[in-house]
Amino acid sequence: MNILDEIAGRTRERIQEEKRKQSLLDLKYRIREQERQAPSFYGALAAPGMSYICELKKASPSKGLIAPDYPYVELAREYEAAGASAIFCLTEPYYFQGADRYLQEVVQNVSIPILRKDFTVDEYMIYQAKELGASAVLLICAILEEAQVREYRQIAEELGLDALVEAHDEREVEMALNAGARIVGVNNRDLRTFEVNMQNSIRLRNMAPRDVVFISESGIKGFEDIRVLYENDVDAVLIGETLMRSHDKGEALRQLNGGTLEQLRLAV
Ligand SMILES: O=C(O)c1ccccc1NCC(=O)[C@H](O)[C@H](O)COP(=O)(O)O
Repeated sequence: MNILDEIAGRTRERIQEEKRKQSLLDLKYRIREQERQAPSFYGALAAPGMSYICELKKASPSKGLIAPDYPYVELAREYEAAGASAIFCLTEPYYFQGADRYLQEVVQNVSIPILRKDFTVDEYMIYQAKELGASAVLLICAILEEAQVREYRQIAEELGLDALVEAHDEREVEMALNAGARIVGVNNRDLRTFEVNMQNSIRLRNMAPRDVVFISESGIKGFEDIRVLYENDVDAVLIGETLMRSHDKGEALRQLNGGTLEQLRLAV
């Protein structure tokens, strides 16, 4: 069994436990009382130029513990001040040491959109994301059927959330587009082997029409990576480890952007 299937299986068990504490019906009822409308994830990334999505990630299966101290609210504020367009916040607890409360607190402390980064395997998780205040959810093609991607995307959109559909190869990009994705993320990391290849998102870029927001994910380390992705019409980049390991997030983002805050549109 590969790591993705293992995480998906563990997530199904976790969600069954959570449903025993609060049923889907109760969750839906609570959401109806919610007044706050989260900022648009799609809107934040659709602006011209390169958008930066910064990840809040304490640990990962491929890298182990990345951030022993994990002041997630402070980090989110630093990302926002440095010009990030959006944030990915890990909530998966067993493999990434994430938590729902991290997302809940971050949402209350920044105004840019936050995606709940978890391994969506049940519609329940989309209602949870809404309750937590997220702007978007992640749908990973490798652990879902095309019909599920379509159904979960529709549920998310009915709740006013965006769905980022993540793919790794031609078949999965096709699946994402068939399922009606408006936001496609291509992971440069093969989640079965952890091998990273930046050419992966460049190679698949032209499969998606221009009105689909196209994100390159994983393994982005410096300006040269960003420049090549930008020249190949990538709309946004997702950066995790490089930023999590840097001491000055503003300076790290400036360096990624080529030493300036203007070129490539990293907003101040
Ligand atoms: O990175 C892993 O170990 C991993 C394992 C299983 C599922 C997902 C995994 N990572 C998620 C990601 O792809 C990255 O967190 C994200 O794209 C950012 O990557 P990076 O900038 O390289 O930290």
